Parts: sequence; structure tokens; C-alpha cells
Amino acid sequence: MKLLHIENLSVEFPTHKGNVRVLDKISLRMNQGEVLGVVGESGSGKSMLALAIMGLLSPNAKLTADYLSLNGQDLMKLNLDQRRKYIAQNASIIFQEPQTSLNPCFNIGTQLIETIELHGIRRRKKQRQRALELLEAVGITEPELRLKQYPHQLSGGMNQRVMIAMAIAAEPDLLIADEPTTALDVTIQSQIIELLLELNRTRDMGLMLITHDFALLSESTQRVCVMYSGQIMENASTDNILSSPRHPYTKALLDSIPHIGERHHMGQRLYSLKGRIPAIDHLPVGCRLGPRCPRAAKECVKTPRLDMIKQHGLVRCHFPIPSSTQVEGERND
Ligand SMILES: Nc1ncnc2c1ncn2[C@@H]1O[C@H](COP(=O)(O)OP(=O)(O)OP(=O)(O)O)[C@@H](O)[C@H]1O
Repeated sequence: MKLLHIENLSVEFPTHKGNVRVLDKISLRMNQGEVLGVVGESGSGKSMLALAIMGLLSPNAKLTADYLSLNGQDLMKLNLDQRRKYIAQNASIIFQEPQTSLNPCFNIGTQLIETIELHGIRRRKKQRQRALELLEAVGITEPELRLKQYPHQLSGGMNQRVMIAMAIAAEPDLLIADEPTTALDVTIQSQIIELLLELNRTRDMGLMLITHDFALLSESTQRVCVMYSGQIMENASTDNILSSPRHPYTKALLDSIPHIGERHHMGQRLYSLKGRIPAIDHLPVGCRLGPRCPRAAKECVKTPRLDMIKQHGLVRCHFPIPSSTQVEGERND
């Protein structure tokens, strides 16, 4: 069954220069239990997409969509209160900085039990029992002791585990992890990703992993959605994306990853695209990557569509890179 189905979702904000469209006609689908990676540079719209799905956009944001469904429920048919209630029962989100998501003035137990109560468990004894179960499920040792401790007494990795415990309290079918490990050191990062993948496997919970780190996605996701400037540029299986990226932006992101074991000469720089992501209120005409793209040509002043390339996936480019098994110049769409 489809867990998430989005057709042409856009988000606009009013600014003093007029409306800016921070997400432009996003379409994507996720199956039950799937792990989808969403990748793109800072400012490409990844967090905005997460907030839009979760119904957490600020009140001045204007969301439109041809279709937006979660677990089979068309969210556009619900009013805001109904939508938020439904989403809270079916999906959860964790953010980058566990320290800022937790309240420093309350102990872990109080905060966890508050979430458990929101999800309908009223009896004190049952709430406590559930809190202990959740802490154990996310690999926190000495759960009895942790309930009494405050966020500053726990490490960053432990606090992120607490956030994950809160996020799974309602047994969601979808968990969105928005840069869940960026604030943590490398060894803890892999433990948190491993925990998320274990929850995905054992609970058949769909996981949307948002990051700007391609290396992180390569081992954990089945499909990757590459975003740039509020649009999806490429959406394909992780294997296809890694072995033969077809969008120049995806290729540039992959080429910019340092590979362990590959020697770089002194002073030799890693590949990076020229320029920087355009301001959302100052977009170039046509393809948004155009001014930075090594394959750009005259036609790129026309807006490219997100087209299906056979045996690959969706690519928004007038001149997609030929697949590694294809002859240069051959188009396959
Ligand atoms: N309240 C707002 N009003 C107008 N524009 C906004 C607002 N909030 C965010 N934006 C713009 O929306 C765009 C997308 O931002 P978003 O935070 O989703 O990017 P991101 O890909 O998650 O970046 P990062 O990796 O840094 O978190 C950016 O251009 C940002 O400036």
C-alpha cells in the first residue's frame, strides 16, 4: 500500500518582494516500510518538504497540492485540526538538534510521558511502563535512571535516542528524520542511523531520511530524491543514482564526496559546482541549475520537466547524462 502520495505540492510564503515559492510542484510516493533519502544542498527545500508533509508549516505559508495522502487518507480533504490530529497518529519527525528539541527544564520522564499521554495512555502506571519500553526500544541503558535525568545530563546521541523514543510513541507508519545526525560525532552518527534502520525493519515503518550527505544515503536507502531550489531534479533507486546518475546536479553532488583510499595531490581540490544555489526570490529563467551546470546549452532557458527515463527513474533535465551503458547523445525517454 502507498504510505505517502504527493502530487504537485507547492509552498509559497509572502515576503515584502511578493510571494516566493519555496517548493515547486513536488511529486513523490513512498511505499509502506520503504527508506527514501532526500538529498540536496542547503536551501534546496528539504526541511520545507518535511514540514509540509507533517502539517507544521507556519500559518503564513500557503500550501497547495493536487493530491496529498498519508496511509490512504487524502489530507487535503481535512481541515487543519483534523489534518494535524491524523498526521500525529500516523507520522512523526525528528530534527537535527535533539538538545534544542528537548526542554532543559523538565526531566526525560516528564517529557516522554507527556508525549505518551497525548497518544491516549492515561493511567500513570501504564505511562511509566510504556516510557521504559520506549527507552529500551531505542537502546538506552538504565532506563529507570534516565527517566529522572535532565537533557544536559545525557550525551547528544542519548538525547537523539530520547527524541526517537518520543517519535515512535504513537507507532507511526512514517518517520521523517531531518538531518538526524548532523549535530553528532561520527561514531554516534552511525549508531543512530543503525537504530533508525532497525526500527524501519522491525516495525515496517517508512523512513524518510533527509540529509545533504550522499555517503549516508548510499547504504541506508532504497530510493533517493535529489532536490535543488525547491524542485525535484532526480528520483530513482539508490543503485541507479549511485551507479549512473543522470542529472548533472546529482553527478556533481556525488563527485564532491571525498573517497577514503583515493589519494588527492597536495592542493588538488575536490569537485564542486561553480557558484551557489540561487536565492529563492532570484531564480534563473528556465532550468534552475542552468547557470551552474556543466552541460547547459541554449535550450536550458526553457523549464525542463521531470521526465521518466526508462530503466532509471525521473530526471528533470533537457540533456541528461547518458547512462554508463548508453552511447553519448542517445536519449532514452
Ligand atoms: N518563512 C520563510 N519565508 C520565506 N522563505 C523561506 C522561509 N523559510 C524558508 N524559506 C526558504 O525556503 C528555502 C528552502 O529552505 P529549507 O530550510 O527547506 O532548505 P533545506 O534544504 O532544508 O536546507 P538545510 O539543509 O540548510 O536545512 C530556502 O530558500 C529558504 O530561504
